[in-house]
Amino acid sequence: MTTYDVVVIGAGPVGENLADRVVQGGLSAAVVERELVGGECSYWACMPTKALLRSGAALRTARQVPGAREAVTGELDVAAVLRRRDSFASDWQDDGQVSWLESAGIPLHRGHGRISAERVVEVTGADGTTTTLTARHAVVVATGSGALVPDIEGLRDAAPWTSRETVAAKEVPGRLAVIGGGVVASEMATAFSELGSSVTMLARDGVLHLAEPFAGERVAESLRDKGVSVRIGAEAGSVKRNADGTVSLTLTDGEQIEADELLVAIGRTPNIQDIGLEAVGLKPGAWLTVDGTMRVEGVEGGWLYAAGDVNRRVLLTHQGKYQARAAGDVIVARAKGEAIDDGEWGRHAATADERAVPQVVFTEPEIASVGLTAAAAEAAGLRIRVVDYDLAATAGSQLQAEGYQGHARMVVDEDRKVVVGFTLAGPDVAEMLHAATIAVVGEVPLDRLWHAVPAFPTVSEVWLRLLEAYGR
Ligand SMILES: Cc1cc2nc3c(=O)[nH]c(=O)nc-3n(C[C@H](O)[C@H](O)[C@H](O)COP(=O)(O)OP(=O)(O)OC[C@H]3O[C@@H](n4cnc5c(N)ncnc54)[C@H](O)[C@@H]3O)c2cc1C
Ligand SMILES: NC(=O)c1ccc[n+]([C@@H]2O[C@H](COP(=O)([O-])OP(=O)(O)OC[C@H]3O[C@@H](n4cnc5c(N)ncnc54)[C@H](O)[C@@H]3O)[C@@H](O)[C@H]2O)c1
Repeated sequence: MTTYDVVVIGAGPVGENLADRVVQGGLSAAVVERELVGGECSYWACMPTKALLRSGAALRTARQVPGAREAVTGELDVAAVLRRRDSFASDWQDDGQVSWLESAGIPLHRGHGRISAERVVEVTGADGTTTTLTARHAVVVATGSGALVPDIEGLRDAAPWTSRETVAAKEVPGRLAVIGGGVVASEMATAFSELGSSVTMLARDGVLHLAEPFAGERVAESLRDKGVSVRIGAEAGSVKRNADGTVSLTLTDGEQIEADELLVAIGRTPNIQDIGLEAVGLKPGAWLTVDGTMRVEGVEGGWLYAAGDVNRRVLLTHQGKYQARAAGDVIVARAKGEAIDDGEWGRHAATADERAVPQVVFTEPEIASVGLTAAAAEAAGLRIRVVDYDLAATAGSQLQAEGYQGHARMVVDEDRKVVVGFTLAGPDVAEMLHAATIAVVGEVPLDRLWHAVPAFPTVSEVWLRLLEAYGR
């Protein structure tokens, strides 16, 4: 039996950060990891996907600038792109992150973690041996999520690719079919079409349908320009893996599609199988529901927390790490009997999860957004005004690239005169997002925003243009 103040199950970005916060707060914490320290984000998600996408984006940028364009005469070097991806996935070795854990004073227990009783976690190693860990104060579930595979006839037997196999692909398939129209589907259709696949995308509900409509429309248009067959409204009815290894899809309208590989990207499911939820009276199979301080609801004694993807608040690394900071701090505060600051925007609450989630989708164009879309703001009952501006009309964008195309939308809460949502579509707009995040989180009054002068000649001048369009 080994005892720590806090035991964290799952050493993805969220579990690592949470344990670190607890140790920084003066308590002891250990992490349990059954696969690679660093989790999905480091090896099969954020980092390798962005590595797959970056070379194509850099090439496009160079081709849009006379002078640079002439210097770029070849095509993408696919092998070099895959090698760069491998290095960003640390060749699927976690030594670097294990060293970091050691330097941060966080013991690692390798194996599958399962809650066996109140504040007790059993770790089963690859060799079948079991270690029992006891937590004096809290157990945290930070086990993340896995790809959801829907009940489509023949799909499971056809062994489709999920994001994992796609992101780690050793070769680029000649024909790639994609089920889904969300973030993974859009990014991977962009990457693989640029790497040479002939891609068919079955976007049942549209492309990026939860974003501002102009975002999905622009991404769909650029995918079509790359030769992707974007099929909005199309749905797979059945799937078959053929003897020659190819895949046949039959759509619900009877149409046949042939592909060499099939990616299923229709969302996520929580990693909560066999983690002992029933031992503490929770229903197995469901996402974990937490209160404002990430404490799992319905558990007597308040010792169980859940942070990151597994609580379904926001399935993004940066928001999960933000939850980890709040939860780590609140666990320490409760252990020390200190005051809890869990009101709106308090130290122990992850308020931004509800009001100001930034996200960048690394497609062409990049889609960078924070806060509410116009539709979501209206659905929330806000009285809003939407202000749009063409990014290509700024001097900065004209300098940046020939034929620059982009768009910005600001959603203003008319009752409070603050920005509640902001979306940008355009090349390299990712790096412009944080200004919008600060405006939304800070609830900066529009009158004051007039004093935040964007430098000339940058694309950020769109802020001034949006304010001018809104009127003073
Ligand atoms: C293709 C793709 C691209 C993405 N790109 C981005 C992006 O660009 N930016 C962004 O912000 N987000 C991105 N995301 C989302 C991001 O990957 C997740 O939000 C993030 O990884 C969640 O972190 P986590 O620590 O909660 O879970 P995970 O990263 O899933 O880590 C959980 C860890 O827990 C371990 N584990 C699970 N069960 C047990 C158990 N019982 N015992 C022991 N260990 C266990 C797992 O092995 C894993 O290491 C992407 C997701 C996908 C699928
Ligand atoms: N750049 C980033 O920030 C980034 C990149 C990739 C993934 N992620 C995160 O990872 C998570 C998972 O991404 P995802 O793309 O799998 O999910 P998603 O929720 O973004 O998109 C799922 C898509 O599948 C469609 N869909 C759902 N059920 C379907 C069905 N039965 N048949 C056909 N289509 C169906 C939905 O309409 C939606 O378009 C997301 O929450 C996302 O935030 C983030």
